[in-house]
Amino acid sequence: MRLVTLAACNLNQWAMDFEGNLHRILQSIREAKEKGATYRLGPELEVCGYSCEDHFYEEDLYLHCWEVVVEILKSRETEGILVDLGMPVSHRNVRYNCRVFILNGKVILIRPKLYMADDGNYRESRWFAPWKHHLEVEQYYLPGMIRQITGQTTVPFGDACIATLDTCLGVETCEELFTPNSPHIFLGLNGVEIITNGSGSHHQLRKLNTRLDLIKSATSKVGGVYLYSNQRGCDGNRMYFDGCAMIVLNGKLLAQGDQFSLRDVQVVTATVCLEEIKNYAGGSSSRGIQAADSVGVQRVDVDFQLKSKTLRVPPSPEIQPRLWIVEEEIGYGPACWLWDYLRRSGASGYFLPLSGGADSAATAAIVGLMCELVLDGIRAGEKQVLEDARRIARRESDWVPKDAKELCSEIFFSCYMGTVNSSDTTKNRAADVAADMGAKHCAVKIDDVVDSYAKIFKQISDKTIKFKTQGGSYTENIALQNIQARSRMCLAYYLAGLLLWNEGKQGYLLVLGSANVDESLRGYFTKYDCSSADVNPIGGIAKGDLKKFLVWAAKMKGWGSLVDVVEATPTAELEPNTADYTQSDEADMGMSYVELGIFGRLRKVDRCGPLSMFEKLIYEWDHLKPIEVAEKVKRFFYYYSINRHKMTTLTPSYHAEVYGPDDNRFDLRQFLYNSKWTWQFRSIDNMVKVFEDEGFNGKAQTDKA
Ligand SMILES: Nc1ncnc2c1ncn2[C@@H]1O[C@H](COP(=O)(O)OP(=O)(O)OC[C@H]2O[C@@H]([n+]3cccc(C(=O)O)c3)[C@H](O)[C@@H]2O)[C@@H](O)[C@H]1O
Ligand SMILES: Nc1ncnc2c1ncn2[C@@H]1O[C@H](COP(=O)(O)OP(=O)(O)OP(=O)(O)O)[C@@H](O)[C@H]1O
Ligand SMILES: NC(=O)CC[C@H](N)C(=O)O
Repeated sequence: MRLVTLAACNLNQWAMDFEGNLHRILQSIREAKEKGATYRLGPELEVCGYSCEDHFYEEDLYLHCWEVVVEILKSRETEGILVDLGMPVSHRNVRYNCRVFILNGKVILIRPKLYMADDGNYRESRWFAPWKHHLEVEQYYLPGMIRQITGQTTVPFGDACIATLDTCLGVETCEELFTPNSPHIFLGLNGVEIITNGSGSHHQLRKLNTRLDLIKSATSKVGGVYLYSNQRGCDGNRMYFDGCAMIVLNGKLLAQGDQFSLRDVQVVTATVCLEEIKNYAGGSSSRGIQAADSVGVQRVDVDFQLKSKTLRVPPSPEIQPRLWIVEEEIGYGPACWLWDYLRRSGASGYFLPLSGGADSAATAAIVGLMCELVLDGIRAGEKQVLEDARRIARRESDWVPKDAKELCSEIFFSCYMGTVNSSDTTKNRAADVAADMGAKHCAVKIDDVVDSYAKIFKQISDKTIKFKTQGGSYTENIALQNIQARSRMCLAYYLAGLLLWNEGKQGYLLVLGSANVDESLRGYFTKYDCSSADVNPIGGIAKGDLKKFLVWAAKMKGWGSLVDVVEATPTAELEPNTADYTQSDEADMGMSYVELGIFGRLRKVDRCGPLSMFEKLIYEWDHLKPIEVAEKVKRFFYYYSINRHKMTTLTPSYHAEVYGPDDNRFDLRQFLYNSKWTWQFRSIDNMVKVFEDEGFNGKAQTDKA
């Protein structure tokens, strides 16, 4: 019986932080060895951090990566363990995204990535070339600093696997798992028994299921062990890498790391019996037919066995995966991201303009969850988490917060900024939400600031600006609303700079924004109002999902104030109420949040232009006539296009969803449109005529006829 213990890691690496990254890599190797592992897999590009982006153009980066390898080799931590590092390597002046294998103080193989990730947020081909020589290997000339330590001159570089004395191990890097013709297929058919995947994969709602399904299906088809390692945390950008290292054997999950956690280093291990792989793979005769016909994969032989020295550690049993519901993903992903952002930014807390509405309440709840996670970390003995909490809160070196609320009161500040148009209902709701989280809250009136603008305008005009309800024009009405919203933004930064000073503390607060996907897409917000902030945890999440999150948080965390928030009609409270008029978001927008969510998905996920959006909706919205569907689609595209410019200045926000409108990275589209869409809208009009001529009057009406 040959048992092997294998380790996969979640590391909270930080792009360009070579010092911290080295420290975490060494810690993970030590932990893997302590757990009896003879192989340790790290995340993609872990040495420099995944999101170095255009730093990958810099030769310095490649130098520093090798310097980190020197330190790893010098540490002698690689004795008795095969270390699989993620690192960029320049070979013959071509940059590759590689796995670097180190064993007993020697570099034994460098394996470049074959298929780059370029969809959505990814741009790997901008910096790296894919390795084009399928199953071929060249010699890589090691840098002098490595030669001096290892005595080696060259090392195999290319599409090869590693043959130990007892098994064979091959590589598939992140995106390669997602491609139709994944390497695990030819590797598995070629007798490779252990497939390793070091990833840099960011969180997106419901994505873990996809990863798990792909890995399970890979190993249930070809057999073998699949190790998945991933980066975790905010490594300096809008994405949260969600860890969740996994080890799967023959389609069965044996180990799973945390998806949402503040631990910097997590090593999961599983012990597998090599005979089980042989039995499984060899037992399938149809696999055997294909395997007998497969092309050989190059092997790099190493005089080392992965087999455990002891039989006392039993094979790992199958476990059930921990999959989170969407509401939890919405809460915990951004909460972890906010913590990393805070501890890495040098700021001493967050400031939130809290309106009593759903969006800012959801943002407050996410900060509340962040504080709970910090407390969990402290209670679990995570030294780094406690050290960070003390530093951020600027507290004494022996301070330990007794609960999440105490921590919150040190690092989370909120303010309700009322005008004559605000109500006591929203003011009280905001105070209740802050109290539930434990935030330090205040309420102020900002009418003096708003009125001063009207006074200044008097210096250049005799005209009095009036709201619509007072007989004013659209232009006056918008101007009067926008100045309230924009004054709040200035005040937010003013308070974020002063509130700690007021407490006798040093430092500054980061301003949180809370505009959601839907209002961004429709442009239903004031440019440079409180949607302009330092960071926004909910900018990638739709209103409907946020409401579900609030309901979940109210129930699971006992934050009762959130129930009132969800039940309230969304309103900006920027116009005066009259006997027959109360401002409401959906009336203002000319569409409902539900409709907006549908438009958003069709535009981004289903890649619909105006015509195909109309053609899809005409059958889905069968309660409407073709002309009514056409009007709704046209209205959406009109508002989307006149407001697209607002996306260019959107606050950096957590990437969460496939329908994100983030112009800076995820949704690359122009921001100056012909908002008349003449050609496209004419095509819609023509289709309306076709439907009408056929007597199609909305399915419901047509069926009745
Ligand atoms: N093509 C273009 N490229 C670049 N910039 C462009 C531009 N067109 C206009 N602009 C600029 O944008 C400005 C217009 O944008 P902006 O100032 O935001 O004003 P605008 O979009 O006209 O009005 C704000 C909208 O948000 C609504 N609102 C206000 C406050 C709160 C809420 C809520 O969410 O509850 C909603 C309000 O009812 C209104 O529909 C122009 O004055 C100009 O400066
Ligand atoms: N009275 C207020 N006091 C404090 N902040 C406010 C107030 N009104 C608006 N804000 C801030 O401005 C942001 C945008 O305002 P807007 O009226 O567009 O609200 P919203 O996007 O519907 O969000 P919410 O659901 O939080 O009200 C809010 O999320 C909030 O951060
Ligand atoms: N770094 C990668 O190759 C990541 C791409 C992959 N599709 C993912 O999101 O997990």
